[in-house]
Amino acid sequence: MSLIHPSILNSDTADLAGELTRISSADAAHVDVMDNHFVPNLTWGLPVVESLIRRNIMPIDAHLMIADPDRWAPAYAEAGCDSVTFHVEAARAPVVLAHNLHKAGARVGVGVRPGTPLSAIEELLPYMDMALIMTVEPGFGGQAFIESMLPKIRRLRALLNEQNLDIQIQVDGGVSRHTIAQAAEAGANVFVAGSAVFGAEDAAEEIAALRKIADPFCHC
Ligand SMILES: O=C(CO)[C@@H](O)[C@H](O)COP(=O)(O)O
Ligand SMILES: [Fe+2]
Repeated sequence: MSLIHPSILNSDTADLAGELTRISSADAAHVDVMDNHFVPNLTWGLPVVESLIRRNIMPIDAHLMIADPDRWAPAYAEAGCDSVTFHVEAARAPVVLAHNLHKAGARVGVGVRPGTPLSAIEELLPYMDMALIMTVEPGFGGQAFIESMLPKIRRLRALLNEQNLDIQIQVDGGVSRHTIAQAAEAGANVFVAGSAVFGAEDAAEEIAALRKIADPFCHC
């Protein structure tokens, strides 16, 4: 089954617990942590994430767009995030970091910006549970899906097949009813959708619709 992770970035952030309840039929809530250094935007940090975890509504998929994840990311795993994704462009010792995140009980993802080549993460893949291909420049919700990322997703899927690695491919940015089929066909199986889900009248219906479009292509 394709996994749908709605991003709460463009939700009603004054009522995050209520917004998680709206999307609780999804597989996890994608929580974008931005520090105004790695990206030119600021969201929330550990206290907000901890408080969402305490509500125990659904698994939390933390997407850390922060500088120095080697220092800050383990606390998100210790807090109980289901998965913690850091960016390869920001990490100093990604394999050690992955080990520390696993030790703290989280699944681990490594993300790449649109301009970062796959070669930057190729050697890290055996240590990961998920690779995140950004399909927008990280920092903001509501941007258009960058179609030129499709060959990158396809190459990553081929690489995983060649190396017999069973890790997830997450796509994030501009995922909607109009773009999810292409991403799924190229090889992605975890889909982050922010504005598509929170901009819909019925979030649960949108989640179901996205799943239904992606499932026939599923690399599950
Ligand atoms: O990480 C990010 C942006 O940096 C994403 O998670 C976006 O928040 C997804 O939002 P949409 O593009 O689906 O509106
Ligand atoms: Fe994200």
